Amino acid sequence: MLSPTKAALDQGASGPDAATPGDLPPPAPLTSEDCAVFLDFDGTLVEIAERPDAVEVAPGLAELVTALSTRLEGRLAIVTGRSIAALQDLLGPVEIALAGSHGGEFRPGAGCAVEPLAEPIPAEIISTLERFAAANGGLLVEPKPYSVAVHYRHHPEALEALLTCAQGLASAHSLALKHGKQVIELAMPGSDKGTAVARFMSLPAFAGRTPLFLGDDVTDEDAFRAVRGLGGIGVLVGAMRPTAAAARLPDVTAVHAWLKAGLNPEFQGKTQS
Ligand SMILES: O=P(O)(O)OC[C@H]1O[C@H](O[C@H]2O[C@H](CO)[C@@H](O)[C@H](O)[C@H]2O)[C@H](O)[C@@H](O)[C@@H]1O
Repeated sequence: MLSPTKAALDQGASGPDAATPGDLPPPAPLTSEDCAVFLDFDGTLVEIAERPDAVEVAPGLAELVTALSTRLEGRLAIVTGRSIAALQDLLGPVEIALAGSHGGEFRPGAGCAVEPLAEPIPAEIISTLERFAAANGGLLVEPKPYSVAVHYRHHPEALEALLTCAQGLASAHSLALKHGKQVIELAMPGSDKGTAVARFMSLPAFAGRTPLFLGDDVTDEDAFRAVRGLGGIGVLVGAMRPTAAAARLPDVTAVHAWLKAGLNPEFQGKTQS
């Protein structure tokens, strides 16, 4: 039975605006009886890389999340800012629940069709950002069905102008602006990782369980707040910062170890990371 401590929940309740964040305890060991698990991808299941297509997926990762999903009777989902297609290009065609494009696309479970939860991003937004990128040193533009990302990791000098451009587009087209790790994203309004988690938790397979969300980026804070509101806990992956999470794991390696421990004894020793 998963039992986050009251102290952990109280610490998480200080929220992302806490002046003195302190630190957070690790999450309780994962057991199958009571919980539902939501996993961010970049920075949580795989290390951050120089480019979106340069991430290294650990051997056995797809099998690990699939086995854990089976153990949890389907109550496990990857909730990513990437498109579902891009995620599956990297991870393989995993048969689990998925949400992509920051909640803009949703697959309720293995074998289900992907449901759009947002309107497609207008083509003119993408072409405006592509023109901006070309005129500012060749920033990397990553179009997705319901959002578009502009990566400035290799052109930090362009950030200020990029923000001005993106804020203008966001305000003119009523888009949500997200500032993740070395990336500015514009997304169709109404969907984020928090709404994706809430939608999963309304499904019969998930309802009434204790949700845990593991994520590293500020774009995961919507999900941390959502799980807290549902009596669950967010797990911040990486260095401590102001957050709505109630527990913390230091890095991707620790996430893999925590997931594998949740499969004991069936899976121990069968994956590498
Ligand atoms: O929600 P996530 O699964 O964490 O996805 C968030 C964004 O991740 C990707 O960008 C990030 O990872 C890249 C590869 O490590 C890195 O180069 C980039 O700087 C990061 O921002 C992805 O490309 C985006 O589409 C996702 O929204």
